[in-house]
Amino acid sequence: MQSALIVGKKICSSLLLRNWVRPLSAASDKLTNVEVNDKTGFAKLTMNRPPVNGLNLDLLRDLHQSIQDIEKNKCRGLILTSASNTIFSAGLDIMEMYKPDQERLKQFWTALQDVWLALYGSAVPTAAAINGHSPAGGCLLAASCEYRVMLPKYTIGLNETQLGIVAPKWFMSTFRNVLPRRIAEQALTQGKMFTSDEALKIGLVDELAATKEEALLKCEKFFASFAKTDPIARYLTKKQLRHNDIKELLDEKVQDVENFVLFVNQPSVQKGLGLYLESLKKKAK
Ligand SMILES: CCCCCCCCCC/C=C\CC(=O)SCCNC(=O)CCNC(=O)[C@H](O)C(C)(C)COP(=O)(O)OP(=O)(O)OC[C@H]1O[C@@H](n2cnc3c(N)ncnc32)[C@H](O)[C@@H]1OP(=O)(O)O
Repeated sequence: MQSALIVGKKICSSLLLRNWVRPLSAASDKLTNVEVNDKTGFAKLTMNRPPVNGLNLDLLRDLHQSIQDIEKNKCRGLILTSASNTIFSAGLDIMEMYKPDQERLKQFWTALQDVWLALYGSAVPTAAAINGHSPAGGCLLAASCEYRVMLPKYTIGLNETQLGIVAPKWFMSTFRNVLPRRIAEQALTQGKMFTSDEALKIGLVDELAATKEEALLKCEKFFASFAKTDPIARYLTKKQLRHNDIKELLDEKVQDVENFVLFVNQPSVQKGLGLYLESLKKKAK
């Protein structure tokens, strides 16, 4: 595992502290970073895979581990954000799907399922400080949280149909959990990317913030709104509301991997992914 965990002393007993500290790798290797505010108990989970936080197998596994750690240590909130100044996450790393190793491809999709199950179903209150562009898989992560604060002048959305891809059911359920059904249907069928202002208007994000610091504060304010609620009652309510979406994936988890593998391996899909990668690289030149 390549994530680093920094824990405030006040909220963690030495036993917890021992549980939390995982071997630290060299700074340049860290893909996620968790910092816990010792006064509030809120955890900041930062994705750090330059240049665009492309969700590859390693980052997904790291995210999963970090979410589980935050959960186990009973933090009072999880804020997902990015170390980049302009990108929250570019979504799935297309390199994982282009000319893939078949075993790794399965592991990759399973890791994405596991991150979604952990984040969408988290007992800990969750929020995303969206400090950059957030297409596709990036949007999925943000939308899986309970609250979203976005910086201006970026874009967010599930753009799969624009890439010739059908988003899996659980991507769609996540959107439907956030957006009115008709807006979700339009956004998903059009593969629309929304500007920050548009995202606020339709309710895809809850607030805008001028800076990352302000976004983090607004996420913390959201967590503080639960100060007078019972944490168990809060969680059980969330769990029931999200139960069907989660059950649907759990019931079809293996089949979902098979569908994905079948889909990705189609020659037309491989051709499309190759062309898309090329267009991204040309753009970068
Ligand atoms: C019936 C059901 C069956 C089931 C079927 C399941 C099908 C699969 C479903 C899941 C599908 C999709 C989910 C996804 O997440 S796919 C990924 C979608 N993401 C995107 O389209 C975003 C693409 N990237 C961008 O738009 C831009 O890069 C950016 C994020 C806005 C950032 O712009 P920028 O100008 O700051 O940076 P840029 O120069 O473009 O990029 C820098 C380098 O990073 C490379 N890169 C960017 N995005 C990706 C990516 N997603 N994967 C891999 N690599 C990426 C880019 O090529 C540059 O590389 P280099 O420096 O030139 O080498």
